[in-house]
Amino acid sequence: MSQNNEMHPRNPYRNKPPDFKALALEYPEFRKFCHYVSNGKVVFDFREDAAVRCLTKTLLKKDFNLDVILPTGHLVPRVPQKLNYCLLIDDILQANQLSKDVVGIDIGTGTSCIHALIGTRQFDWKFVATDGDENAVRSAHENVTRNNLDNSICVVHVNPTVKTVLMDVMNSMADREFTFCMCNPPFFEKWEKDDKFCQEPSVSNNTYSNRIDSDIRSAPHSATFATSAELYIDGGEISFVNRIIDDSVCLRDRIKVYTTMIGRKSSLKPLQQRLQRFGDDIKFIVSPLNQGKTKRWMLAWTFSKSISLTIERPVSLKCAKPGLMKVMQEINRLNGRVRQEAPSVIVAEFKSVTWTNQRARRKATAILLESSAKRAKFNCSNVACEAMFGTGDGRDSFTNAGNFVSSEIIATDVPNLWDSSTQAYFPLPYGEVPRPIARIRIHVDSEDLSDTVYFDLISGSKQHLHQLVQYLKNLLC
Ligand SMILES: C[S@@+](CC[C@H](N)C(=O)[O-])C[C@H]1O[C@@H](n2cnc3c(N)ncnc32)[C@H](O)[C@@H]1O
Repeated sequence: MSQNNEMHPRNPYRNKPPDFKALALEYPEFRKFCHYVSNGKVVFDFREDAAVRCLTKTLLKKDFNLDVILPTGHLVPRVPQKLNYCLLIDDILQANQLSKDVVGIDIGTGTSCIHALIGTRQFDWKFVATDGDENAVRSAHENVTRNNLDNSICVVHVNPTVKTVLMDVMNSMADREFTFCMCNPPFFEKWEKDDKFCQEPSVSNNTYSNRIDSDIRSAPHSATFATSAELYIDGGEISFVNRIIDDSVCLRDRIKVYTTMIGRKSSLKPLQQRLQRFGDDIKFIVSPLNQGKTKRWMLAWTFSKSISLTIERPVSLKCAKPGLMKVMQEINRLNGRVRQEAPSVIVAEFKSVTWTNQRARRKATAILLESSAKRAKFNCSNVACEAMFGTGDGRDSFTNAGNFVSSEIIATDVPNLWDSSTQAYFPLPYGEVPRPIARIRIHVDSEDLSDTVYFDLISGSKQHLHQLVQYLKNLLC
């Protein structure tokens, strides 16, 4: 099942796959891989390696003004997923006021140098990009130079046979501190690579593809060609990430936020258990990185006590246009007060929670509206109520000397059981005005066919916010 609606909220490819027809019209090279079918639609064959390669090059050109070479026989990065990863890192940096003068390390940058190129173009980050493969370093360097990014990205060859991943490059820059590191490690163990991939001698002796003949496996939905260094490492991704964790224990705050992509769900548990062993010294988080039919994860950790890795995302709903207007109408119905802050931003304030227990409220209203003859059977009900009037000198207690205004005792049908209705004042400290129970900033992002409305809690309880959005979803979506 496609997971495009689970992409990062700021990812422009979220719910908006590339328009193949428009790309075919604009880019003649891309057009070669498109076929028109009878209904006028354009069909693109993801099972053809050259087509996937051309799609990535075209998207990088169109959406990031990047002109890249992607040598045949090497891994082709998927642009929406790479942008997702960068956006998750950007979330952490923004939340911790670390977005200025950002310098990152891209471990295993590959022939494309994709993370560093997107990070530089989109977020103005600077990079040291490393790789253990000389061909990858050469090609990555070429991509940096042809986009005039030599002042922002430095590509470094590292020795892939040493046990550490970060130490050599960090030792060679002993006076430098880095904002973050990122990595897309080789996923497989050697035996898994042999199981899942076959050699493609027509390309090179070191090229493998997932076009493997098998009775038990269905044909891949997208072609993957890659070299052995891109595909596997002794011990698979768990061992590679464990090497980064080991390095991080030595380097600690020299890199503020350590991150890596994880390709397999089964790797998450052992890696988290490893990080857990360091107790309070390390904070870590796992965030999903979903794109298309592929599920990946980002594992991030830090030694810094002042850095928070938890990202609060605005809660959102998608509805027909005009989304903001519809939400405003419902808020008015819920007795909320709305103030316009900008053309597509409002702030809503609620003095009480009116969106919960809607069914019970409707039932109670219906009972009240019924004729009194019918209502008679409901006129005596038992309501449990616990009221805390504070502690201290007794003046605010439930007595005539306290601050309650009236108290009514109502007899019930049950002997020795009374209902009590009490009205009381809770005075505020001098000069303080009553605060709304919830204040929410609401803004709308307009798309072609629908609107996405985002809800950001300014003050109040998160639970109330989620209940309100669920209530609005039930009505509007
Ligand atoms: C899965 S590929 C990722 C390429 C690119 N970053 C991407 O996401 O498309 C893994 C890369 O890690 C490189 N690599 C393997 N061992 C390494 C090491 N010890 N240090 C740096 N890079 C290494 C490989 O040469 C390969 O280019």
